[in-house]
Amino acid sequence: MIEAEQLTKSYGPVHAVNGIGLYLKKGESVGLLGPNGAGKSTLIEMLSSLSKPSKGKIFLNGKSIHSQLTSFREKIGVVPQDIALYNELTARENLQFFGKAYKLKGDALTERVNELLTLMELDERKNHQVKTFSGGMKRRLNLAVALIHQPEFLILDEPTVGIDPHSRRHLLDLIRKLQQEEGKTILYTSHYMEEVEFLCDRIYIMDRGSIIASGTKNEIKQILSIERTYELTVHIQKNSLKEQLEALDAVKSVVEIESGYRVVSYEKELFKELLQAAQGENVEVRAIKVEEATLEDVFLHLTGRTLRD
Ligand SMILES: Nc1ncnc2c1ncn2[C@@H]1O[C@H](COP(=O)(O)OP(=O)(O)OP(=O)(O)O)[C@@H](O)[C@H]1O
Repeated sequence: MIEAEQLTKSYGPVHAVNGIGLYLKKGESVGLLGPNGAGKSTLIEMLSSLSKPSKGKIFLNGKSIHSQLTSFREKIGVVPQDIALYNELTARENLQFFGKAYKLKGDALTERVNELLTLMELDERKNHQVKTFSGGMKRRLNLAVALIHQPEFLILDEPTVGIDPHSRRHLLDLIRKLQQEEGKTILYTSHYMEEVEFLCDRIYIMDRGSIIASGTKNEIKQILSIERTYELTVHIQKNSLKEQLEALDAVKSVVEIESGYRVVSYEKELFKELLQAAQGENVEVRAIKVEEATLEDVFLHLTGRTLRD
């Protein structure tokens, strides 16, 4: 288990990370979500021991990581935001190079390199120079490099930046496999809500150097559970119906949409009232859709800004 207490990193007067506490339990997949400049990379640099906190402590199984740096570094693999590969070398040569840096050699090195090339589905291109690779292939090789020494913890800093949706999905599937089939503990940083929703059991939301919310996906969505959005599709739109809907006690707002209304309510069960209001106006209801809150909604609710501001 990795735990951080009161982590702070200051650059002069700027607190890039400001008093953060978090933990990572063995085998779980945790998301760190925040907009550009929130402090995610700074936090990750400290958690992966690449930079020292200005204040605060990081523990591995109850002991400060700075008192056991070598063994800590053997247990973590970091996928940096920028691709760190040698373009002139082939995929296999890159993995061999990084493997040697971890003192792997001989058959053990060859075996590990082959295993990773297969796992990352790079077998067919293993003897090609990295400079000929697509963005998605480079990202997969970057991930393989972080795994060369069989780390227990895998820390990923926005690993899907700059790749197309298909390659992104492929990479996300591979990361999920690493957690579910190989039992890796994962800290996944992103400003893409859908990636974190797909991969992570637990989430920290970060903004301006601080954690502004944390919990399981459901716990975080509970922040908005008092609000529900209903989409009402009707055969005809009438101003009088809109007024009726607005007049309902639990209704916060009604907006006209293409073939109906979007109704935001404090009530969890508004179906009956919506149908009655429509019936009263002789309007046929074709469909009612209830929208669940997304993590994007949660962020907007907490900060008043969208994630990609
Ligand atoms: N070496 C540095 N010197 C001065 N300020 C820095 C330094 N590194 C980061 N910062 C500042 O700290 C804040 C957090 O930056 P950081 O890169 O950690 O954010 P981020 O959440 O990772 O953003 P992104 O999603 O764009 O990578 C920013 O305001 C940034 O300008």
